Amino acid sequence: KEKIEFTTEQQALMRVITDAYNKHQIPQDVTKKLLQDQYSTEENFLLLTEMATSQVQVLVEFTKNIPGFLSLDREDQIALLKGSAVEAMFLRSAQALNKKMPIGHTEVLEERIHKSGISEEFIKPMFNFYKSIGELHMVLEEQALLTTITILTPDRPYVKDQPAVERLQENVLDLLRKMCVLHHPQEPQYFARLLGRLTELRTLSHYHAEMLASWKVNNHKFTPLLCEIWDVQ
Ligand SMILES: Cc1ccccc1NC(=O)[C@H](C1CCCCC1)n1c(-c2ccc(Cl)cc2)nc2cc(F)c(F)cc21
Repeated sequence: KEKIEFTTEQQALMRVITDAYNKHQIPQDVTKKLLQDQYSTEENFLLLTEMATSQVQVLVEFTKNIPGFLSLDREDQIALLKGSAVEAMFLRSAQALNKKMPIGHTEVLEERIHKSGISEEFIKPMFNFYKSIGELHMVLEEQALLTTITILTPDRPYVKDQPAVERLQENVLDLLRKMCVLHHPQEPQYFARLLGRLTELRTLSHYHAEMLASWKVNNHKFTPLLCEIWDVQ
C-alpha cells in the first residue's frame, strides 16, 4: 500500500484550489430551477445563456486564485480562459447532473435537459460524457483539480509561452495523481481514466457553437461576453 505524502506546497495548493472552487459555485443553482418547472425552449435557451455568462465570470474569478496564473503573460491568461471556458462549463454541467439528489430527481433533470430544445444529434454525446464523468465518482478536490488542469492546458490557440503554462499544469497534475491514489487506492488506473475524460470533454466542446445554433428557438440571442468567449453570433 503506497504511503501518500503531500509536500507543504502541495497542501497549500490543494487548499487554495479547493477553497476557490467552493467559493466560485454558480450563484443561482440551475438544477433547482430545472427541477422546479418545465420551461419552453425559449426560456431554456435564455437560462442557458444566463448560466453560461455567469459561469464565465465565475471562471475568471476562479483562475485568479490559481497560484502563478496572474504571473503569466496577460494575453496568455486571456487565451487560456477563452480556450477552456466551454470545457469548464460542460465539466460543471456534468458535475451538476451527477450530484447526489433525492430519488427520482436525476431522472426529472435528465428528462428536462432532453426536452430543453437542444437538437437530438447532440443529446447522446453529451449524456455519454455526463455518464462517464458520473462513473468516476470524483471527490470535490478531484473536480477542482480537473477544472484547473483544463484551464492550464498549454496547447490552447494563441498561447505564446507554453512552457510557463506547462510548469503550472505539471504541479497540478502531480497533486491530482496523488489525490487519485489517496481516494481510489483500489483503482491504479483511476488517474489515467480521469485524464482520458479531458479528451472526451474537448471533443464534446467542439460542438458547442453548433449545439447553440441548432437550439430549437426562432432567434438565438447571446450576451456580448458569450459572443466573445463562445465563438457564437
Ligand atoms: C449546469 C451549468 C452550470 C454553469 C453553466 C452552465 C450550466 N449548464 C446549463 O445551465 C445547461 C441547461 C441550461 C437550461 C436548459 C437545460 C440545460 N445544462 C447543460 C447544457 C446543455 C447544452 C449546452 Cl450547449 C450547454 C449546457 N447540461 C446540463 C446538465 C445539468 F445537470 C444541468 F443541471 C444543466 C445543464
